[in-house]
Amino acid sequence: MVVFSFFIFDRHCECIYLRQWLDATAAAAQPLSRPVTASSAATNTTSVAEKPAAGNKLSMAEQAKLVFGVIFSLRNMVKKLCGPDDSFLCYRTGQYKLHYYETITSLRFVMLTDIRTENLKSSLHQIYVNLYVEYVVKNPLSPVEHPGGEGVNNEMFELGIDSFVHLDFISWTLELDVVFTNDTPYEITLVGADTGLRIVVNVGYFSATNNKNSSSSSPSTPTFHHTSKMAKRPNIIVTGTPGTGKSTHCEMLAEATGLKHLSINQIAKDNNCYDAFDDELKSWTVDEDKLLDTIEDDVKKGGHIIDWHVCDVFPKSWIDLVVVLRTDNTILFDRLKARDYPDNKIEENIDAEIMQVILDEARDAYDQEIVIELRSDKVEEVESNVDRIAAWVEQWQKDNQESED
Ligand SMILES: Nc1ncnc2c1ncn2[C@@H]1O[C@H](COP(=O)(O)OP(=O)(O)OP(=O)(O)O)[C@@H](O)[C@H]1O
Repeated sequence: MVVFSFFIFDRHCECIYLRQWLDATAAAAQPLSRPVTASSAATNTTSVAEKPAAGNKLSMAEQAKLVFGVIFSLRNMVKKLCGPDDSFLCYRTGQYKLHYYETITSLRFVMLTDIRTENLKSSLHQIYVNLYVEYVVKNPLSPVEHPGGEGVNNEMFELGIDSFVHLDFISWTLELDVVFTNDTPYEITLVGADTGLRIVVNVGYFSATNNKNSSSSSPSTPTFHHTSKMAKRPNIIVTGTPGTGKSTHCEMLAEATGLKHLSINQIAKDNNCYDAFDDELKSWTVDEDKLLDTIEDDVKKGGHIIDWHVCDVFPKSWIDLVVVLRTDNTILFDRLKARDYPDNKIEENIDAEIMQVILDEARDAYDQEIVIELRSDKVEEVESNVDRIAAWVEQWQKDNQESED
C-alpha cells in the first residue's frame, strides 16, 4: 500500500489535519522531505500547506477544499440514492483511490492511496479509535474544537499516523523461503494484533508424499494444508429498553472489535422464530426455544455481540459481559415518538425504563460483576461506551489467551 495523503475534516466542514507523503498526480512521485501538515499551515505564514504540492498545480489547502467538496457530494448522493443507512466508502481514478470514513459525530477521515489498496474503512476507523480518540480527544491539553487544526497535530498522533503509513500494518505478506527436507509438516501461527484472530497454517511438507504415486520426474511443489482456528473470544449482550441505542452501539462495537453483531430481532424474523402477533403492541412475540436453537452453535463458539431488549433467556455459560444501556425518559420518549410507535407501546417502554426492568432482569440472571450499566443519552456517550467495551474485550482476550497458554 502506498499512502499519498491524509485529511481529517471536522463537523463544521473545516480541514483540521492534512498531510501529504506523495503527490498522487505526479507519475514519478518523490517522497517529500517533510510531510505537509495543517499545523504548519497554522503556525507559518508562508505555509508549505499553501504552496502548490510538487508536480501539482493545487496547494494542499486547495486540495483539501476540493476533496471535501467531492466527498460531501458523493456522500449525499449515496444517501439520496440508497437511503440513510448506506454509506460512501471509496472511489478510484486511474491514479489514486480515495477512502472515506465518517464517525457518528461527523468527523470525516479521508486517505488517498495507490489504486491497488483494499478498502480502508476499518483502518480509518482504527486510526480514529486508536489514534484520534487516544491522542486528541483524551488529551487534556487539546481543545474540544480544533479551529485551524489546533490540538490535532500533537506528537503522539503524528507518530501514530507515521507508523501507519510507513509500517503499513494493515496489509502484509509473509514470504517463506524454506527448504523442506522431509515429510514433517511445518506449521506457523499468525495472530492478528488487533483482532486476536489466530490462524494456524500448516504450510505443508515437501512433495515426497504428494508424488508417491507419480511417475513425473519434474520438481515437486509443496502442498499447503490450511487449517484455522479462532482464539477464544467473548460473548457480550447489549441490552436495554427499545430505543436506548443497542443497534447503534452494537454496529460500532462490531467494527471496533471484530466481534459479530447478532441482531436478535433480525434473526427471529429471518428464521421465523415467532409465537404469535400481539395486536395491542403491534409486535410479534418470539419463540425463545426456537431462537436459542437457531443461534446456539454459533454463539457457543464465542465472539458475538447479542443485541436484544430481552437478556435473561441466554444461558449464563454463554455470556461473558452484559451491557445494559439506560436513557433519560424524555429523550427516550422523543426517540420512540420519532418511530411512530403507538402511544401504549411508548408508554410501556417508558415505564419499563423508569422501573429499570431490564437492568434488574440482567442482575437477576447473571453474576453481578459481569453486568454493567451505561448511559446512552448523547452521541458522545456512544463513542466512549464503545471504547470502554472494546478495551474490556482486549483485556478479556489477553487474560484468556494467557490462561490457555
Ligand atoms: N447515545 C445516543 N445519543 C443520541 N442518539 C442515539 C443514542 N443512541 C441511539 N440514538 C438514536 O436513537 C435511535 C434508536 O437507536 P437504536 O435503533 O440503536 O436503538 P435500539 O435500542 O437498538 O432500538 P430497538 O431495540 O428498537 O432496536 C436512533 O435514531 C439512534 O441514532
